[in-house]
Amino acid sequence: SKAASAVSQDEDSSSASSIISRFRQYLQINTAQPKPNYHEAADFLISQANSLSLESQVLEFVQGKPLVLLKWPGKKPALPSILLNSHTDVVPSEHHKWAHPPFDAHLDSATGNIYARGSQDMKCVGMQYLEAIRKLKASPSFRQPLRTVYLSFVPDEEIGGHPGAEMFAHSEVFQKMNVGVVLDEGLASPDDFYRVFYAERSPMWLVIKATGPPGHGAKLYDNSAMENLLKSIESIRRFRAAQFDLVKSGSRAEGEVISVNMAFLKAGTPSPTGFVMNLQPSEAQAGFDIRVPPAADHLSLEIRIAEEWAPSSRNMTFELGQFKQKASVYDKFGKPMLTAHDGSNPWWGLLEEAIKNANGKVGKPEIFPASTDARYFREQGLPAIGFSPMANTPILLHDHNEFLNKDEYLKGIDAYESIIKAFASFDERTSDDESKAEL
Ligand SMILES: CSCC[C@H](NC=O)C(=O)O
Ligand SMILES: [Zn+2]
Ligand SMILES: [Zn+2]
Repeated sequence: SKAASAVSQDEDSSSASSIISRFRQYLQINTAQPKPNYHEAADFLISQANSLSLESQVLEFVQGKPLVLLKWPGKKPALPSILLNSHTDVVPSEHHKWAHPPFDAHLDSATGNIYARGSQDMKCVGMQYLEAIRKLKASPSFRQPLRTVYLSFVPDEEIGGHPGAEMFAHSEVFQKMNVGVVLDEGLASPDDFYRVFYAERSPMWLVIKATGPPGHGAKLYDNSAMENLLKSIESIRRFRAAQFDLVKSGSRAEGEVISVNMAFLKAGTPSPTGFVMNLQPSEAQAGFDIRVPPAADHLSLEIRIAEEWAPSSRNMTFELGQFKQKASVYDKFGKPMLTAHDGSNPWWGLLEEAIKNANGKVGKPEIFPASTDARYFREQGLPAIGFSPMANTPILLHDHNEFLNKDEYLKGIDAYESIIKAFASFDERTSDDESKAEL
């Protein structure tokens, strides 16, 4: 059959060097926001799918934003399926600040490091899924899964995921896939324990604005816009330091505190040489990226914002932007969006065991500090696990000189081979499946 010939012991396509070269090819496609080259990425992914005899379709919930959906049919298609998700877009880079251009996917011959935007976040994962499937298809002891395995390559995660994972998770296509568990991205870890995530913090983007009377730059007076704003900034910084201290002292994990970081400051009157210096501005604003853990008291944070950070008594107003607790606290059944990571969720145990079988070590389950598309799947009530197999790797997502070592990348493929095999062979109905069947 076509399937058999495509995956016949093809020495060439299964060699480490061809695996690395396919990874670099995907990295070389410039899918940086705000103008990602999605069609080139989609064409590449479909050519990979064809070489693996996977079924493929392109969904375009929004014109120009293709989502590539691949399918490896299982022998028992009635069992809930496995979804392997990854996003195709990457964040922008300041090219001149990189040692190697971010879309060259330069392979350093001395260290084996591959430098590219997306090497950690998260083109590695998308390609590793495919490479793991290539290995499973070539392995005489496996060949075909019991459960159907889907791969989704989604657009626009880095800008909120609406035309990608969000619309996908709400679609009829998705419903028909009868997904039972989702894998999505995690983070690199500098030590040799892989990190695994069962939930994430919810994003809150806050802009505070101060107003006050303008005046001569030489005059000392109360209640200027700058003074009003600075008082808030001081208060926010104290809160930030207290939260950060909890992490520094080791009493809380990164994902268990509220983070607050200033994203912009805007004030002053521009002049041809910079800014007018002897005029105190009548308006000033600052923007903050805030991340709130699922267990935090959201109401008291909102009260703190209204009363301490932007009090109307100090002529201040505030706006909570686009991402204010959006789809991030409760799922559609009203349950907190936390994927069970105990005996009640068989997928969790299967994942840990599969990683160990591939000679990997697994860390303590964590809350993802930022946002991922996993929240849209958890919102549907599905278990979703965040995992990117990168141990002994500095955390460089969204940073300059993002890289992944080629040997670490290859080890990650072994981890996925083991996980996909375990998930796709899992023949029992989970308690979730049973409750679905009862409905
Ligand atoms: C909140 S939508 C933006 C999503 C983005 N995800 C990864 O970095 C993040 O800032 O967490
Ligand atoms: Zn990502
Ligand atoms: Zn990212």
